[in-house]
Amino acid sequence: MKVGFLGPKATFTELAVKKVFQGYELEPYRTIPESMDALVDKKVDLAVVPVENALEGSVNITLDYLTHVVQIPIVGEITLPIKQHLMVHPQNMENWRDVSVVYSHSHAIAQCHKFLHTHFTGVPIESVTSTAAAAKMIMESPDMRAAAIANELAAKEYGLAIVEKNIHDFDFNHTSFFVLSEQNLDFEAISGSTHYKTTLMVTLPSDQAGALHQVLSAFAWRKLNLSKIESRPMKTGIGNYFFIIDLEMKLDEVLIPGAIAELEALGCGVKVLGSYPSTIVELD
Ligand SMILES: O=C(O)C(=O)C[C@]1(C(=O)O)C=C[C@@H](O)C=C1
Repeated sequence: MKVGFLGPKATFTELAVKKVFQGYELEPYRTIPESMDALVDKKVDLAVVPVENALEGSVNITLDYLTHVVQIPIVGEITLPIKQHLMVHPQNMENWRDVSVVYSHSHAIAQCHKFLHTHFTGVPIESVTSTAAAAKMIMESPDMRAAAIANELAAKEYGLAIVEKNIHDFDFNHTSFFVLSEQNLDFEAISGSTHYKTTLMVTLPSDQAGALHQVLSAFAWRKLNLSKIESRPMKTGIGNYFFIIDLEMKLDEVLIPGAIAELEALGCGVKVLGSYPSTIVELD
């Protein structure tokens, strides 16, 4: 079995993959959409993609690609603690405070806003395809006098020196990753988790007063626990949004199908994006 993920080596996504998929063949891709395309093109059996961070919220490209471009079921979720470190090429270790640019993934940059604002006022902060891509770039160009925000594994992998540890602005920094697959993967057996979530995509009938209230009531009176409701643009016009709703349970035969039938009777469109075990892993 081959797992596609956001590369290069030593991204947070690879850390999440390695925690759960031991002994699988790993295939890094340059971007999140490229990882998902590889799955559609059957170059890999699974793709693991970041979906939500506790400090910065949803990874929009993942949600948008999954709802607008590809049709792949979510078969699992992995949540990983995230520790961001500032690193430089060893030759710039002494004068790291004078770097002329800081590179990282946009989500990692967002998780360290306070730190960057305080210590690198006026210094350009550039976003690249992943934290590990930033680390690799700095290893390849020592004369650039740049720093990267990435994880400890990336510092080791690319021979960089960590000069400030744990620079994320809030202690509780976790990111969740979706496991996507067309195959009937038994993620419960692989992860050992029996905690299930079901993710729905819901579009509302246009111009109907109180439609969202009615949607929520369909879940509320059945005592279905929602852990997330997120709106994303339909990309058809200003003010046109659909909703992504997470339910804290496995797709059953009565309650969730009943709620879906009620929503459809209201004129909503409903698609089940997946019903899957969700696991939390620890760093070594
Ligand atoms: O750049 C990486 O290392 C990634 O795996 C991507 C990503 C993300 O998209 O949120 C994953 C976890 C962290 O929140 C920061 C970056």
